[in-house]
Amino acid sequence: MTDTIERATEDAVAEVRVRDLTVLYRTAQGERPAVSNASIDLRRGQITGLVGESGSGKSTLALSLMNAIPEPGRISAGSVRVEGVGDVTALRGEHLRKVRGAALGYVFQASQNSLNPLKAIGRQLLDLGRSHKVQDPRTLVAKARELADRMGLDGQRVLDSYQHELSGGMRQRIGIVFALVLNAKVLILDEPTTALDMISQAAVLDIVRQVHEENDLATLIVTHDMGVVSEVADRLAVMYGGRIVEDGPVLDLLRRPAHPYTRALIRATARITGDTAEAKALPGRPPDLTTVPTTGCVFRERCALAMDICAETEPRLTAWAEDRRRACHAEPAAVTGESS
Ligand SMILES: Nc1ncnc2c1ncn2[C@@H]1O[C@H](COP(=O)(O)OP(=O)(O)OP(=O)(O)O)[C@@H](O)[C@H]1O
Repeated sequence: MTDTIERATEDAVAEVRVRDLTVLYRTAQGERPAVSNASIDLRRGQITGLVGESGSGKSTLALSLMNAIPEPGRISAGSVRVEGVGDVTALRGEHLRKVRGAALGYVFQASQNSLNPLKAIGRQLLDLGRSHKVQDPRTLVAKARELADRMGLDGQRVLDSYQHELSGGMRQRIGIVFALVLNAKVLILDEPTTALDMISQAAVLDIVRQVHEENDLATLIVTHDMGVVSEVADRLAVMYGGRIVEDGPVLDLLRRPAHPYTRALIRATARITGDTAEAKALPGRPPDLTTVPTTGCVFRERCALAMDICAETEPRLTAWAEDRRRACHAEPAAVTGESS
């Protein structure tokens, strides 16, 4: 599996290499994996959209990239190698804190609530600069102002404001400004536009795309909204039950999804199918940590193509076409509908 990834990334530099990553959370039934054996690259110059229903492990994977899994969760296996930094899962304390922000810019889910209510935004920006030993705070402020302006905010006004003076959508955009302002090469955005209406979502993602291109970043956008991310991402990775079940270039993946879960997700997204009446909700519910199958394929209970082997053996994520991987026992053609 690892070989496949190495070959696929020859022409695009992998800024982040996640290998065989497993993350456990404690439940009443003992420790259970929220992410299981995940391997993925974030390539320089590319936006990767990480999609899947609620509880599929997207945020957990994103948090692992910063070694920020909350206690009593833990990374139990695997590595997250960041170019110029090394394995982030081995970092602790001050070293880890410096890497977060400077090498890895991130906006957490619900980041619109993560600002300090007692300090003006500009002060918080200066605190951020100080904690990362930024030599020239003026340039930092000017850059933040410019980014905020580009996101449709009045940059100066926002820097002078307190959190309670800003709407949820404004705070979300400030979160993105903070993630970008330290010039990190890796940008991780977890549901970056949930507090925004559709038009603002598109505008903010457009700016993210521009800044991403200007700085040749490796960007990960986590979202359950496949429609939104499909318009901005270069690649998609699909998660289900803690597994990456499929990934590949966005257009190819949308055109011929090769995992039954991806196919169902696309069918359920009117924005992609272009037809609200045609959009079919995916029947059943995604598993949680205690209900996810421990043997066989995690998707089999909702899968129209399930076979005997799917209850016995977990399919591995393997290459099946140029730059495409999938974890499914069915023949690719049985899923894509193409003749093999
Ligand atoms: N701190 C925690 N302790 C225990 N279980 C957790 C914790 N955080 C997440 N989980 C569980 O881990 C699984 C994966 O959660 P995660 O938040 O990574 O999924 P997600 O795909 O990001 O979902 P969402 O879109 O709802 O954020 C879920 O079953 C969730 O309930």
